[in-house]
Amino acid sequence: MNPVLETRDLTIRFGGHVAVDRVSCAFHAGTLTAIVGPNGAGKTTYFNLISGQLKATSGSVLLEGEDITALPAPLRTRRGLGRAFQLTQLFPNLSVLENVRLAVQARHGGGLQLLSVWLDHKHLLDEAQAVLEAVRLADKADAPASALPHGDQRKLEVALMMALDPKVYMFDEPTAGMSVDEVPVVLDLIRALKQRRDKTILLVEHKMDVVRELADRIIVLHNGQLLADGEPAQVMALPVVQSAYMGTVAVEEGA
Ligand SMILES: Nc1ncnc2c1ncn2[C@@H]1O[C@H](COP(=O)(O)OP(=O)(O)OP(=O)(O)O)[C@@H](O)[C@H]1O
Repeated sequence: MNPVLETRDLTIRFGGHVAVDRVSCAFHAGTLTAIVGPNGAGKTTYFNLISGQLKATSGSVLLEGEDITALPAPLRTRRGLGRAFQLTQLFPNLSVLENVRLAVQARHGGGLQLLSVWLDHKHLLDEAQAVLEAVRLADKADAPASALPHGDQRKLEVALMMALDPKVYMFDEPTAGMSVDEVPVVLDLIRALKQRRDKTILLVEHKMDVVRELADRIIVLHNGQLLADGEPAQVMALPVVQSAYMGTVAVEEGA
């Protein structure tokens, strides 16, 4: 089976610091890959390179076999690369429902314009409402997006990604900052996405219990390099991974 997403020797340098260093990795549909590693390992930077928020120094990103390295982030989104929106990308004064409705509209090819012939289309609103129910935000549908507390903002990010229904879902610590009762909602959604078997899911996550439960595969980044890649039990058992992940023992060069 051809990979949905692939990075080849993907590299970014900030001045003298190589934050992502020749990372080659292929991701397949129906698989949830957790990306782990100590703080500063390059996980978020790797995500930013895949989604187009950062421009690679060298190497490439391929989506369904096509080189998308030169494409800006919005065009990557349009091709099916889903990265959680940041709130700065939303319409903060619009309601939660309207924001999700715009994402649904974008998926249907309407673009992200506010004024559109689709504006009153009931089925877009119904779809948006269904997504909000899935993330348990239906009761906040009419609130301005900017007025949501932190946990709800994170849920809205997930809602927007679901509304776009991309081929590749990229979750960067999706439950960070959530209260204990909010976390299961998001984990249930990721579990449901996994069960669909047609999505390629990438998850950056520090909580190892979450990784163990959800991941089909773990890749470990350390100092920007791919340190390990494989089945969760095997990867987690590697001494070099334990030391790197716990950050307690220096990893030897070339380990
Ligand atoms: N825009 C930037 N300019 C300079 N250095 C950067 C930039 N973005 C990231 N870095 C550096 O790249 C390295 C990797 O950072 P990154 O945030 O990707 O790590 P991470 O694995 O996601 O860490 P964490 O688990 O703490 O979120 C760090 O040393 C960071 O300081």
